[in-house]
Amino acid sequence: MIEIRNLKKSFGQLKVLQGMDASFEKGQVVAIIGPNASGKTTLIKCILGMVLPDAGDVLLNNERVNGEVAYKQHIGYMPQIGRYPDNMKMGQLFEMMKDIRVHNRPAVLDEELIRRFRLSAMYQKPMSTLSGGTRQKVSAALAFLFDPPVLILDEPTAGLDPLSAEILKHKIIAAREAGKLVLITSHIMSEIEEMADAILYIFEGKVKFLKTVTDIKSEYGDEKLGKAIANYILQEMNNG
Ligand SMILES: Nc1ncnc2c1ncn2[C@@H]1O[C@H](COP(=O)(O)OP(=O)(O)OP(=O)(O)O)[C@@H](O)[C@H]1O
Repeated sequence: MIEIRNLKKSFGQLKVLQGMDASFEKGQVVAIIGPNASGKTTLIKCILGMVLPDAGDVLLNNERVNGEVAYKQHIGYMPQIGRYPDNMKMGQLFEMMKDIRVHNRPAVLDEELIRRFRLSAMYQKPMSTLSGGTRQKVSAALAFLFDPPVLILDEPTAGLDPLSAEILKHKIIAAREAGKLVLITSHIMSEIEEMADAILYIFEGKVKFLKTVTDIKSEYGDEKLGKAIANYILQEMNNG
């Protein structure tokens, strides 16, 4: 469904993506993991066309989408930190997003997260006055709003209270069941274990592996995903 081929991106002297290849099929939750500053968000932004790669291709359903605009309507994106116009009220933001989309193409709306997070009770609040967690809820609700076949969620549960995190995890699993492709980044192994079918591990600008959770556990000898990945990293350090 989504494929990246030989993706490269530098910021000045800093080589962040150094030739990455991977492909992701629908009906999967894939967790992108790696150390801080290893390039997870940069990879996501290249897939979204928000960062232009220096080399390589991004393909959606076998078609190159580098730099195009139209394919973005197939992807719901939840950024790590959502930035919204300060003076706009939350209700206005949702209405504006719906207007833009419906104007372009009739859309199926999925307002489940607006309901479950009880966001409409806060529609009169200016975006600048919202708490960090509430902002996250708005970002999540917007990502799912147009029922896209692909969701890209950058640390989706960071800053959410436990109940809200459960609601979002449930939504992510339901999206997978509905045949969508979900790419998430997270540093919380227990959470990845609950949701992910496969792990893309990136390190120093390269894809170290893209494997199913089941294979990782059996290959790296632990029932717990976090320990299995730690075993892999230690093994690599000893080999290197
Ligand atoms: N626009 C930019 N200009 C310059 N450097 C950038 C830019 N965007 C990212 N970087 C750098 O690229 C590297 C990778 O950043 P990125 O945000 O992709 O990491 P990450 O793996 O998502 O990190 P984290 O786990 O901390 O969220 C970092 O060193 C970052 O400072």
